[in-house]
Amino acid sequence: MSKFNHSVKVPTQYKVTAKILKAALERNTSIKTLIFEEKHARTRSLHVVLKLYSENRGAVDNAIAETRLLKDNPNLEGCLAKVLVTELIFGRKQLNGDSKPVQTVRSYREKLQQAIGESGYQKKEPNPRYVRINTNLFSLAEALEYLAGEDWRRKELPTDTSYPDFLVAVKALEEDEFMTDLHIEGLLIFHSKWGHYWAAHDLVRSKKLILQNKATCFAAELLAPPTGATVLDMCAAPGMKTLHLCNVMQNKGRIYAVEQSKERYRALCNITDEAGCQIVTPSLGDALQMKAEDCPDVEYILVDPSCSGNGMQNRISVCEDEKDDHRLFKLAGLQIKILSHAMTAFPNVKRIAYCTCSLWKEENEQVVKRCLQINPSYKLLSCKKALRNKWQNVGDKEYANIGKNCLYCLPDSDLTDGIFLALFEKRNDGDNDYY
Ligand SMILES: C[S@@+](CC[C@H](N)C(=O)[O-])C[C@H]1O[C@@H](n2cnc3c(N)ncnc32)[C@H](O)[C@@H]1O
Repeated sequence: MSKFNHSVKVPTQYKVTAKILKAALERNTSIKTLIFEEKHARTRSLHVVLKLYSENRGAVDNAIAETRLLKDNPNLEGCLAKVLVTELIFGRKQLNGDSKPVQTVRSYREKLQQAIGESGYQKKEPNPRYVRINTNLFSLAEALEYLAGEDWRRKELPTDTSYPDFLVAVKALEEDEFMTDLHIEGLLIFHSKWGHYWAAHDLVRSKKLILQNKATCFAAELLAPPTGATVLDMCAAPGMKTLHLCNVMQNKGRIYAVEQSKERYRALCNITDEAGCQIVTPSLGDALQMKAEDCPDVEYILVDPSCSGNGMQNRISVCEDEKDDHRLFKLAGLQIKILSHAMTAFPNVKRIAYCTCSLWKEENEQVVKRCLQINPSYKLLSCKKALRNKWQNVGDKEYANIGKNCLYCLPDSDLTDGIFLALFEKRNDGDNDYY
């Protein structure tokens, strides 16, 4: 007689997680969309297990193969096995219930651990937690006083610290320490361990502190509109960079923030309102239809269009990030249209920042190259110089006069999300170094 009691059901949570994983693998659909559609499950725990699987995919798949878990148990469904092994080895380290699949995976615990140990697998240390001060509602002095009162220790570096030394110091942050960033004013850096702590913190809920990855702060930092300027944010929702622009401008001047998606527009209105932005005028519409008279005297423009997003570290990805040429071609077409519109439709523009959270050249250097060809009245400024040369990763040098001026943030070396940024300036008459 079988030692398993077949009447014991697999817990719904495991079944639903395996169903989502299967759909994501077979249909190459976004895990976040699939979780969002799953109305009846506890989505937080689905998210945790799938994120753990995406982070440890190589180790889980390898251990399943090495231990012959699926080969020797042909009735065990593959995606359910991946979910159970992830939970047992990398998650809660225990499994609920006594269903047959659960008992089978449990009985392989030692073999699975051994296979992972022998493969030399090392878990990648997550990047630090970045927390930005929303100066509309809270000052640096108030934040430092609060942190000192909570026994956080500030790790200070000499003012002439090089970028490599700064990165070494960030990697060595102790759990009770924090630092201020080398490039972005008002950005605090904590040990990765405090990700959930800050996500649930009252100061974050009240929008005095904003959870914003360092990489996404470069857009407002490098566009640098002065206090009192007029700015157009062409692809604004959910509004993280709009809010940062507002902080850079000390909440003085005017920001026109355009968003075409109704739902995301609502988020933009809520965030900018709750975060105390007094100078933001949100509008629902297509940035390509914006005319100069809709936003008079615009001098600075941010173009942060939809992109493939493969630089984002909080994405849950369960397949290789395969390049989808057709999708990239379509995205790049829209990106060129929006950036070109920014360059032609607004006569008083001085500077434009273009950014994506993609690491594909098709959405980055190639878009910049095409827009400069179409709009020779603009030139690139060097992002690295704007950061006092305290930066390493720039664009591809194969794109002459373009690559070296653009900036990349790369997750492994800069300890941030992956982004690309290019900064354009309107040429003065007589300026003639064409690309
Ligand atoms: C990468 S997200 C912007 C993120 C935002 N800047 C932030 O920091 O929170 C791109 C946004 O652009 C919007 N979008 C795309 N094409 C647009 C268009 N033609 N006009 C207005 N918004 C557009 C998308 O709906 C999406 O919300």
